[in-house]
Amino acid sequence: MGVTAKIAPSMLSSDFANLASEAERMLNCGADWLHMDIMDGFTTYDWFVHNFVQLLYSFVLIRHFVPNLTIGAPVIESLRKHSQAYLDCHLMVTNPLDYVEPMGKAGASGFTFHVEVSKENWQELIQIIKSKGMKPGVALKPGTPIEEVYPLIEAENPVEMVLVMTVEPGFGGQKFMPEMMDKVRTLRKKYPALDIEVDGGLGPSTIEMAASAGANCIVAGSSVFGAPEPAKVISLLRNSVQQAQ
Ligand SMILES: O=C(CO)[C@H](O)[C@H](O)COP(=O)(O)O
Ligand SMILES: [Fe+2]
Repeated sequence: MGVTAKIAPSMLSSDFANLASEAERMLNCGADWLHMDIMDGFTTYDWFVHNFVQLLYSFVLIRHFVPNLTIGAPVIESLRKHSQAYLDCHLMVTNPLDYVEPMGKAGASGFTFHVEVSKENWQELIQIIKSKGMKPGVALKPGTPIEEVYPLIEAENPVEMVLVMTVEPGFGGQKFMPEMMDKVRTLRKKYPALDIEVDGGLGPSTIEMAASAGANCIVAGSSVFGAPEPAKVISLLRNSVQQAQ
């Protein structure tokens, strides 16, 4: 297949009060990347506004992307002072363009934006992400058809990773959606050398499905942080990906 396994513990499940030591612990357990979930806080009010406006005008007015608030560039900057690790940043925000410059300055390594909120400006986004020294990726929610990311992979200036969400974005600890594996299979068949990341509900009981479908970048939060021996889970995830290849 020509792609390498990357195991990325999701720091959303870490003890945020001890982020630097949690990061170091994960790297010592064999993590390749650290997955950082950036969210912008979708309230019930926003949900009503969003759906009401969609219904009336059949265009999208999204004020916030997910119903949760996590971290932003200042926390990435703080962590960067303690770690040289690859920080795989997953931007669950409505206006990713506003975040590129601060995230680049803060020391993010990968910048993955959502296709659902970047239909108009993905070309500009990819170009600016690269100019700030980050690796551009695109993510898609469970309800978004896989065809929507093809133009971004086939562009002259393409994304370098596709993140297939296997839960609804917003929270760790949700149940893996096996039906998303069709998207992974389709992508892998079409793009043998592409980095394909899966995110949400990955762990020892679900990794075989993701690995055999062709995913090579594995985000795992609760299954790694909740394990008595995280190193064993990380190694199991990696072995599954390598064996599937
Ligand atoms: O993007 C995310 C949530 O929106 C997280 O990365 C994801 O949920 C990881 O946590 P877990 O492995 O516990 O499902
Ligand atoms: Fe994520």
